[in-house]
Amino acid sequence: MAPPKKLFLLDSVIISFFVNRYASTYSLGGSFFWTASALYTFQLLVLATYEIILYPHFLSPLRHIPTPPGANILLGHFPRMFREPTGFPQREWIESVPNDGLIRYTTLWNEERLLITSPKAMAEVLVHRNYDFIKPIRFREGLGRVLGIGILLAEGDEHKRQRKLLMPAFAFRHIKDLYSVFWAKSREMVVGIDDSIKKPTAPSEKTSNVVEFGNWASRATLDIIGLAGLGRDFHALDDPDNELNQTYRTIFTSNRLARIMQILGNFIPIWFLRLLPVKRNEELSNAIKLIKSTCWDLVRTKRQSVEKGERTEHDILSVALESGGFSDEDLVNQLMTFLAAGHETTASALMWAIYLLCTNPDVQEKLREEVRGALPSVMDKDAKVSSTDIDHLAYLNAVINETMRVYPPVPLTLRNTAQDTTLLGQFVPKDTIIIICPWAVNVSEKLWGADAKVFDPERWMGPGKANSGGASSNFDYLTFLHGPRSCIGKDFSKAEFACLLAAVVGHFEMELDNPALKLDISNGVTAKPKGGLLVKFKALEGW
Ligand code: HEM
Repeated sequence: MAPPKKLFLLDSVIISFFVNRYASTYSLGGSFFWTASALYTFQLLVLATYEIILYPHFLSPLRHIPTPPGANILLGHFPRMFREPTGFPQREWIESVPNDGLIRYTTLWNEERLLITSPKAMAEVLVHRNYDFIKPIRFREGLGRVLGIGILLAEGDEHKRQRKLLMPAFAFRHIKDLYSVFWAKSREMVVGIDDSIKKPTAPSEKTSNVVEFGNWASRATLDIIGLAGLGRDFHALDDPDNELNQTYRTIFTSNRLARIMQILGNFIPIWFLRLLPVKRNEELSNAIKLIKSTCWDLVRTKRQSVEKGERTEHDILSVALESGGFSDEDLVNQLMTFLAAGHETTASALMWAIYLLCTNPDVQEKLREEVRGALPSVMDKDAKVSSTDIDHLAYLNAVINETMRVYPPVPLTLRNTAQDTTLLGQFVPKDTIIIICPWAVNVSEKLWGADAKVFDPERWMGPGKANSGGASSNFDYLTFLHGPRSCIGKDFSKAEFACLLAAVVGHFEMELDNPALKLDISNGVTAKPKGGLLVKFKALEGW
């Protein structure tokens, strides 16, 4: 382990003091300051040479693990990772670098990363020894401000405690009662899109049937997590400029400056970065203020109604509050987590589904037939849709599983080794960053066969395939991860996704506004079409 830089400063000061006092001929220009500075700089240079050149190239115990070609001698594979969307290089390496479950690559200044590629390695990290592989501290410091320090960032026994208290809110017996909310909001979204393509929004505007679908998806999922998760309707679907929705879009849309700040965070203390007078810092601190005050308001209102003895609902907030295990501040943090984790992820899944249906019109047609044949029209205000109605739609479920296989909304996540450990028998030192990459594993040809990258919902059809897609292990599909830290909202999100998609595809025929446009993918925490998704909508009669 490298000595702390503070120690260098201290020994430079002490040595310089004695040199100036007792051996001044060796002092730089007779100055205490210059002697100390030179000593400090020299030690930093030695350290940098060790960390950037000697250790990764000649000493690291990980150096013999298969490594992709093309690394820069100082910057490792970083230039490629900076150019391409998150998960893209890993998606290529998992095929091109022969490996037995581990691939090593390096990022800026040759810092090592270990990409896990085999089900056995995934089982070790995610299930058998999951608390040995913790979330990196940078995650907590960076994302914690927006996501809240709640269940997503808790570790060890504290994580177990929080998960146990929150699980009842996500039990299927409870989720099944939320389908009516999911369907009502799906209806609201379809009616809203229908109105927007019929009526121009301003007198000067021509009617257009081209809609930026990402904004609708985001507003619908925000309303759903608000109503079904936290007991409040944010009415984002009523208002394209809804402040909370815009706030989350700002946070989760990564621009060049945001990426540069993210990278700088690897070298410069985060507290210092936050002081820089750049627009991104201002945007983030305004966003966090609004999100926090919304969450405080939700907690206070709910606490008051509990104290008045009013009947509480079974939304996540009520369950968490009634558990008695969280202070108001903890609850605010949990709400921040649920709002962020449960909103943009499902919205991005829905965007990908619409993109894939536009580029695969035969799948769109087949799905529409199934939906129209089994569900009441989304335009029928009084129609009820139950969990059984939705869960019995085999093709709908195949389409959503396949969409999230090919384009998992969370492309990549990180762990950090809490102590020296082993992985597949390989020694891995403390503080090594482990990369779990659904974007790569979900379409690995080794795991899924030669057609792994092809979008084909049929692979989820047929006996025994509805839950596996024909894959031989659970760990071939990492969209929600697995084990004690898997997504707690998986059933919630799959149910809302199914309702939203069924309602849209049942009512509209869709095609891309510009099919020739090359798909660009945003480089944020969630992967989605960059700049939104422009789709031509045509309302179809009869449903
Ligand atoms: C398609 C939609 C979704 C996807 C793809 C998704 C994916 C994920 C992934 C990959 C993780 C693990 C992150 C990590 O540990 O590094 C996670 C965790 C989590 N998700 Fe989701 N998620 C989705 C929807 C939701 C929803 C709707 C909610 C809430 C209602 C939610 C709440 C959470 C929470 C609280 C965690 C942390 C669990 C823990 O650490 O115990 N997610 N999600």
